[in-house]
Amino acid sequence: MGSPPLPGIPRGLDASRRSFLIPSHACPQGVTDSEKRIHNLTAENEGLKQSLGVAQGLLQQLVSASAQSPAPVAKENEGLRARVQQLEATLQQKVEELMCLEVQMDRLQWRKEEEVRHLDERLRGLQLSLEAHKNQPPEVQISAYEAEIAGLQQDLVREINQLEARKEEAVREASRCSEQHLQQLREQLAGVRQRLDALQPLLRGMKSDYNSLRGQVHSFADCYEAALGEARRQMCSALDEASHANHLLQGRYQREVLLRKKCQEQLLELKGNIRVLCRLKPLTSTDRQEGEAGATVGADPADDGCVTACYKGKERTFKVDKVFLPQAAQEEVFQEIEPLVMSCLNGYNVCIFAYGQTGSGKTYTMEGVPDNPGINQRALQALCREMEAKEGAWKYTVSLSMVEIYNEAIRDLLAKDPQEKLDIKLNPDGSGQLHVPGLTSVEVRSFREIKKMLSLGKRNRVTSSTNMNERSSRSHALLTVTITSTELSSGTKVTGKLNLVDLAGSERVWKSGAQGERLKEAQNINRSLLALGEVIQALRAKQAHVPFRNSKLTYLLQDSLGKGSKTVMMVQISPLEKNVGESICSLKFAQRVCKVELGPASRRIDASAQRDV
Ligand SMILES: Nc1ncnc2c1ncn2[C@@H]1O[C@H](COP(=O)(O)OP(=O)(O)OP(=O)(O)O)[C@@H](O)[C@H]1O
Repeated sequence: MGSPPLPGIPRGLDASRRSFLIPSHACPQGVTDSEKRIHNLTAENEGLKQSLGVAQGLLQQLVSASAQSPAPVAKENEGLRARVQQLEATLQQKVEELMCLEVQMDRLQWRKEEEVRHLDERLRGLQLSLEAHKNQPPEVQISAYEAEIAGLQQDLVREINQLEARKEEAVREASRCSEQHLQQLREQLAGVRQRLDALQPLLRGMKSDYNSLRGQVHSFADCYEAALGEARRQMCSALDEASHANHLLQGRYQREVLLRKKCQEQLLELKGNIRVLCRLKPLTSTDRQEGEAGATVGADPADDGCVTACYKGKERTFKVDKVFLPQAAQEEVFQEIEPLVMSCLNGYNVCIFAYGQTGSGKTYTMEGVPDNPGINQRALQALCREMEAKEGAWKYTVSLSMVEIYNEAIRDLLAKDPQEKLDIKLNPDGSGQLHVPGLTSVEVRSFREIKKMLSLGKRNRVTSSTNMNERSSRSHALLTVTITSTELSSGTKVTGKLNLVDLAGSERVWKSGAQGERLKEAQNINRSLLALGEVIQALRAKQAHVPFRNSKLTYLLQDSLGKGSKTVMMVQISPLEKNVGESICSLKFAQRVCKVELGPASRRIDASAQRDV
């Protein structure tokens, strides 16, 4: 009872402590000592209950205050709460015991009262008998009464003593129990207090930690905001600088592109206008499945204009303008010829043809595959883009025709009846130009329309198989795009023609094992390719007469192969060892063409338009 008050919670506990000290004079007058003690114990018990209630309340506060505390304190609190619950249970048990004692005492009281009543009755009976014995001599009567009363008094005293002894015993027992219980409660309360005392500084420490952490978080957020702002500012200025630099670079790049185009044009003018490119086909998965060995033909890594082929143990070297390695992409190939293609818009006639044996990749280079188009589509797309870009300053008319030369007969691939054979005639307008009467020439306005026409032409193309390549194309396919460009400011009109030719296989006929109709096809193909070679020879030799009319192919290509035109020949080379003989033939042809100088190309300017200007 002499322990100091719990810091922070003195009032509740003091009140409870005061209630333990209820003085004995607070008991009603005339009660026995035992009753007084019971009364005091009950009061003390009540006081303890109250203090326990207060302690619980405080504990509750502490629990809620330390709700955000870390785990160890929460655990400690949990322990304390369990302890208090345990104390409550013990207290409850003791209260029940006390109640039992009270019931016992009530029962004793009742018995005592019964005894008294019984004695009163007996006294009354005796008084009655005394009345009845009044007639007896008074001395006898008195002594008899006295003896009886003395006996009764003794009985009564004995009985009262017994009851007193029992009561004393019960009270002693109750008091002993209560003392023990009280002692336990005091000890437990002291333990709780100690724990609370120990928890207080911990809680205070945690609070100050929490506050300092909060402060740190606030200051960190400020620092972070400031750093972020600074970083943003730096990034913005770096971006501005980069975009400015980018702008400058773009300008320079545009100038360089123009310069490059101009240089290429000049280079072509200087070199003559025939370029021979060579594309080495990669080994396809089919070739690998068939166990074909490759790499009989290769390129010189130090010189991109040099092809080497090993044949019968001898290595031969061929010179061309450029070699595309097997891994070259379609776009890379197109980029090389793009300036030539674009010169169509300036009134130049351009012819690009793919030459090589069956299966060497001619169709792949010209048409390409659906997800990787070749020169034809890329060229038309680039032209469309350029025309769109120049819209407003120039007006363009684009027409498209597609023919196939099969067995020296020209067929219109865009006609309703593609089987009809057409002929080549001189234009009756006296311009000296050739034309094919009846040939469908479709005016197209968009790349979408062009693509539609290309797929129609492809469908109509005659293909048949040989024993060398199932998909072998046995005809020459010629796609001609005629573009008339009118400069709106001056009215100058120029017409350029782009011929894109996928030649039939160049292999020597005896090797294909053809017979009958196939033999005739192969002979015609060889004849027209031979004629192409002769035309090129004549051009190289600057002969007055160039035999364009020796085949339908050369006749048709006359204006694209002759003087003032730009020509690209893409020689396709198979990598397979079994094809090395054909590869050497193709490379010889390429070398022959490469030596031809066509002289500076010339623009075709519409004379009447010039007159108008
Ligand atoms: N550079 C390449 N990259 C990937 N595959 C190619 C390449 N060149 C050709 N091929 C493939 O090789 C096969 C034969 O090519 P392609 O049909 O183009 O030969 P071709 O010379 O046109 O034959 P033909 O004379 O019969 O028309 C095709 O499956 C084609 O896709």
